[in-house]
Amino acid sequence: MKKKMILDQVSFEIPKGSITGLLGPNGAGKSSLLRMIAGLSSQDSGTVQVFGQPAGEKMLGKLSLLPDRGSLPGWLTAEQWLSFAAGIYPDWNEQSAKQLIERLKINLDTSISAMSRGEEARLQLLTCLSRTAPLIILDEPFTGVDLISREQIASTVVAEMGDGERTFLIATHDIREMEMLFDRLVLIGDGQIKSVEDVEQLRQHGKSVESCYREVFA
Ligand SMILES: Nc1ncnc2c1ncn2[C@@H]1O[C@H](COP(=O)(O)OP(=O)(O)OP(=O)(O)O)[C@@H](O)[C@H]1O
Repeated sequence: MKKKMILDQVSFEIPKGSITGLLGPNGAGKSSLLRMIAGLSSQDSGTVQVFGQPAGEKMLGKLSLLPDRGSLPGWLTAEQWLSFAAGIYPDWNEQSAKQLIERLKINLDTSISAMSRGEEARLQLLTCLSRTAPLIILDEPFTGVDLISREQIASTVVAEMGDGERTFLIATHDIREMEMLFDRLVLIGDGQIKSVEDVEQLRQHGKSVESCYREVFA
């Protein structure tokens, strides 16, 4: 069977402590790229490094991934799931988890199968952020999430950035909600990097994240 090229000539760096938006149309290769960075799939050529080390199994403890289309075990309640997660992640921080339960308004007694898409998305984010891993990769954290919850998620990301120790890489189509959060953009289309932008510099040139996106992809 003929192989399809999904990513080609992709080269960029993510500064430590930044919030980088990975933006691009459907099928651009965002999820494929994030899976490679997370070490869940491998490339035929080239290198992916996470904190200066090759991406892969050994780096899994350094990053926390919210996958697209991920699903949590529906037969557990949120409380049971969080207790399980606390046991499987060595870097689980119980205090962060408690704060995020409040902030993201998680109902601990609800069974996951009875949660709406948005409620499950918030629980997924909580799971991801309750770890102390320095790199957080969020693949479309807003899918099916209502406006207020999107704002809650965005402000949670900002709160998590407080000490500048964490680095976020976020693939999203919800550019408006995230406009004020990103300090760097990686624009990807047809499996290739179209542009890498410093958001501060964009603003100095009178541009917004949205206008930059339109310029590159319209
Ligand atoms: N498991 C797979 N097998 C074969 N092709 C795949 C697979 N997963 C993705 N692709 C292809 O790779 C390309 C990039 O897909 P990817 O999911 O990375 O895009 P994306 O930018 O995340 O898109 P979206 O915004 O729609 O989520 C698409 O053409 C898709 O058809």
